[in-house]
Amino acid sequence: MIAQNTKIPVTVITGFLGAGKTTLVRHLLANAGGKRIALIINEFGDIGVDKSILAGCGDETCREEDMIELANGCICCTVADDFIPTMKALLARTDRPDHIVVETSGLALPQPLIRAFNWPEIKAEMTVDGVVTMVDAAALSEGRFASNEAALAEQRAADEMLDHETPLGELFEDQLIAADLIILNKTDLVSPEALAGVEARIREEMRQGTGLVRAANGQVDVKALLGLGIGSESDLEGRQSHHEAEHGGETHEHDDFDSFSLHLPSIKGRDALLEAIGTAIGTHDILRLKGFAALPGSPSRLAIQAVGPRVTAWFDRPWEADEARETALVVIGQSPLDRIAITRCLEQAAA
Ligand SMILES: Nc1nc2c(ncn2[C@@H]2O[C@H](COP(=O)(O)OP(=O)(O)OP(=O)(O)O)[C@@H](O)[C@H]2O)c(=O)[nH]1
Repeated sequence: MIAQNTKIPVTVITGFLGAGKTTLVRHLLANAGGKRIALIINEFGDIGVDKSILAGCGDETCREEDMIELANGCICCTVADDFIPTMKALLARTDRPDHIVVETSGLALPQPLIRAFNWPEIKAEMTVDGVVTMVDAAALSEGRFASNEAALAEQRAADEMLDHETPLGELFEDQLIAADLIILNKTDLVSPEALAGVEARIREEMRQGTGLVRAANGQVDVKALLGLGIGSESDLEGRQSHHEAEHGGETHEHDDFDSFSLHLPSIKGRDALLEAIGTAIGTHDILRLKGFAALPGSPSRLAIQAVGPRVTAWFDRPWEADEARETALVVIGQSPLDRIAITRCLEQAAA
């Protein structure tokens, strides 16, 4: 029998779209203190934005072959087909990692993933060191995914069958309740008073015994983060998601949300693109938009990140010689997303 202390520890990082999971992973890879880390990245679409952002940011810690992308939908729905085989493949390696970090998509429910660690082949050799939930303090204080009571009351009046909270509110609570540690991130974007209010609200909703730290740009103590030592798969009490509570663990759907990616071979310029993105976000139900842009004549690619109404863009690295220079964006929002109208809007920036 394999002793508990020889199991590979796995840190699960979850949290809503744009909360700062990839930013935390970057920090973690840069400060892993000599640990070799395998990284499982779960995100939307065929563009691989997170992997591209993380590539090369901690080569000693996480080599290219140790970065595994699961882009086939939310990880919680593909546990048997994608996640378990990936973990088994990691276990089959002769050079096993010291630690595994799983970054879920922003729409994933962590519960099915945590339970997967009770599959016999996995449980014998891996343990969940801890579930870390990132929370975007700015989004929460702006009420962006908290249940909007007025809107909800209106919806309820129109639909008597509506017995649950908003999809965003539910997902937020499911991710909170699954946590061993909550990182209240983006503290730089809110006032001390707003932060205190947001923290109080989280403390009301989180499970007893959950830790909470505040952070800006995911700057937390990596040693503590990678050594929570919880064994979360054996401590499932109280982590039940809304879906599990309401449907007894039947498979869930993500049809409240939609995502698509689009490619523009050439664009007019930075301002035109940012204006088109701003307009698309202002007029459609877009929660998250991210990707890279090729500006005419620029040797570097422009990274673009939008979380709610906040859009940022910066040159992150030069284009590589063998890379297609194009603008590629992933758009994620509440269903139904008017893909045609959003595409048309973004194409206003096309040259
Ligand atoms: N001002 C500020 N920006 C932050 C902070 N943390 C992350 N960001 C920015 O927020 C945006 C989204 O961050 P990510 O780390 O990509 O978020 P994520 O949770 O991985 O996003 P998804 O995987 O798409 O769900 C990026 O532009 C980050 O630079 C923070 O603490 N403060």
